[in-house]
Amino acid sequence: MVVATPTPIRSEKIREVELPIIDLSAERSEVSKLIVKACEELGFFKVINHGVPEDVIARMEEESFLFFSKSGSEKQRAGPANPYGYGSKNIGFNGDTGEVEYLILNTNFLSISQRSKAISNDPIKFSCAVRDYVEAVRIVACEILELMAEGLWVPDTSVFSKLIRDVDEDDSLFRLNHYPPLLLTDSFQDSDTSPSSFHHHLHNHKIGFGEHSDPQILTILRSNDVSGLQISPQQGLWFPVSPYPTTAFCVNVGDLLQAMTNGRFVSVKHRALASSYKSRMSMAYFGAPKLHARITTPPELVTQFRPCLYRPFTWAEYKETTYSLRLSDSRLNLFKVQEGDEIV
Ligand SMILES: C=C1C[C@]23C[C@@]1(O)CC[C@H]2[C@@]12CC[C@H](O)[C@@](C)(C(=O)O1)[C@H]2[C@@H]3C(=O)O
Ligand SMILES: O=C(O)CCC(=O)C(=O)O
Ligand SMILES: [Fe+2]
Repeated sequence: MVVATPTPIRSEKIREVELPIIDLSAERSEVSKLIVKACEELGFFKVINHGVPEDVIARMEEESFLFFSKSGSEKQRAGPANPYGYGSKNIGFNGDTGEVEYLILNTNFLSISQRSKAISNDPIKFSCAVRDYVEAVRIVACEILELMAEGLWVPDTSVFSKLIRDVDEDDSLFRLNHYPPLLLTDSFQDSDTSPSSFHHHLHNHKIGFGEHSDPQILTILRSNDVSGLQISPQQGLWFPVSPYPTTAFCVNVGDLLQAMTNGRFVSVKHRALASSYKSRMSMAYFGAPKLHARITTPPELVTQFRPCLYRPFTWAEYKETTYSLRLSDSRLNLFKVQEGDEIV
């Protein structure tokens, strides 16, 4: 049976909030403090002066636009998203749906170039755009992970970044999302517009990508100038995230980073709404370690007053659990230390 969203929509509160905008070119110790604060409070922040060249972003945005402009049957040539490929309206394997179409790629260059033949009319141009974008964004992700370790006073400052440094070994993902304007979709035309309805409440918006947390270490998201992203630091409370400044990347803590920081950083649930007026496009890099990497908490983050919250596990184990569950499920709870567990 497909169950609807877990929070009754009518009890939701929508409140404006500005995510911290962190200038990565500012003084290092200040930057690391601001990042730690943002990760503890909201799990989300934006970065500017990140060093990713504009043309690298523009080339990737153009490829994304070209892909989503194709006909349905052409897009389907990219293969079903299991887990890499093209998907439309269905998210994952367990009955989640939304007003979104997407393309999920592995970040390994060989895998991208093999797939690009089925994705683009100019496969070399497409695969080079993805390679250059992913490479540049991965460097930013590593830099942010090092700043986080510094801000947390962990002596091995590469403790998090080393997990995603090797592009050929890790299990990182790259995802392109497109939320088409709802007036163009059948589902919007025949939607229930009664005052009490879910659609009325969302004011010409529908769920594009439902409530979830990102299972990996860190996500680096880029979108066009159309709003839609919302974050939920507390159940039932939603903060819309402005798409401005469009030069910024939006960064968020994933479940693995919450575990590795012993719960100091929060992997916050978020969702994206599709609007009736304009297409939202987003591109997300999800930094993940290699499958057999062991996820543990550095000893400096475990104290008598902050005992170890999560048992050690591998990314393969966590990923398997993730894919067996629904989009909105809180999977990290299943990895909490139980009374009597011995941590080695
Ligand atoms: C319903 C699902 C889709 C998802 C895998 C899952 O079983 C639960 C997590 C979902 C998510 C969210 C973040 C990323 O977009 C994603 C690629 C991921 O790693 O976990 C998606 C998965 C997906 O769309 O396949
Ligand atoms: O499109 C967005 O803004 C959010 C996408 C997202 O959360 C995801 O791809 O995991
Ligand atoms: Fe997400």
